[in-house]
Amino acid sequence: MADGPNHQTQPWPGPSSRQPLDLHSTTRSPGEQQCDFAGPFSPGKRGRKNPNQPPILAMASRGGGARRTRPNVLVTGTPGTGKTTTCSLLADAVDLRHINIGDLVREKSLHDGWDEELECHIINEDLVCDELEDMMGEGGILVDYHGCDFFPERWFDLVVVLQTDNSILHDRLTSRGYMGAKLTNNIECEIFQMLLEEARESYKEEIVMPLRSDNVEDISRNVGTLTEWINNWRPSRS
Ligand SMILES: Nc1ncnc2c1ncn2[C@@H]1O[C@H](COP(=O)(O)OP(=O)(O)OP(=O)(O)O)[C@@H](O)[C@H]1O
Repeated sequence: MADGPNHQTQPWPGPSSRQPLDLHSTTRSPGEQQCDFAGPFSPGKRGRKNPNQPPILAMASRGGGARRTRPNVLVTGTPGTGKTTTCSLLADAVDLRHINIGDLVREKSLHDGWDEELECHIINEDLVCDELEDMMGEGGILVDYHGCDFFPERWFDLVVVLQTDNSILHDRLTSRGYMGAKLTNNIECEIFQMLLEEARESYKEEIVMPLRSDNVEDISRNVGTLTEWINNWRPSRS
C-alpha cells in the first residue's frame, strides 16, 4: 500500500473539472470534494501528503534515500508538454529507468475500467503505487505522468514540471486529435498552472523544478540541465 492519503474511489466529476484528461483518476482522500484539480476553481485544495505529520517526521522521510544510490525523478505537466519526449531522451543520457504511468496502467490493467464519455482509463492510484513501491525504493526511476499528488512524497528527489505556451500547446493537442471539453480542460489546466500548483502543494518547494518546453531547443536544454542534476546527485546521509 502507498503511504499517501487514504484513497477511496469516487465518481469522476465530469468534464467541468480541470484535470488533464488522458488517464483520469477516481481515487481521492476521504472528505475531499469530487474535483480532480486543486486550483482557482476547485472547491477544495489538496494539501501536502500527510498534512498532520509532524515536521520532524516529514524531514526524516525526505529523500527517502537511505537505500537509494540513484535518485528518483518525477516529470509531470499537462498532456503535450513533452514529458515522454524529455524522459526518453533523459533515460538514454543517464542511468535511469523511464516509467510512463499511462503505459504501465494499460499494460498491467491498473485501472477501474474505461470511461466511454471521456475516452480514457480510470486509473487506480492504489494499484499504481503498489506496483511501483519496490522499484522506487531501489531508486534510479524516472516517472512520467500528468499528475503528481498521489505518489508518496518520499519517493522523489526531484519533481520537474514542464510548461508550454498556451497557443503552442493548443496546436500540439489539436494535432493529436484533442477537441471539445478535453482540449479546453487541458489548455485551462496549463493556463492556470495546475500541475505546478499541485507539485508545490504535494512536495517540498525546493525539489520542484519548473522548466519551459516550448520548442526543441528547450527540450535539449532541459535534458542537459537534468542530466547534470542527476549526475551530481548524492544520497542523503540521514
Ligand atoms: N518542447 C517541445 N518542442 C517541440 N515539440 C514538442 C515539445 N514537447 C513535446 N513536443 C511534441 O508534442 C507531442 C507530445 O509530446 P509528448 O508525448 O512528449 O508529451 P507528453 O507531455 O508526454 O504528453 P502525454 O501526457 O499525453 O503523454 C509530440 O509530438 C512531441 O514531439
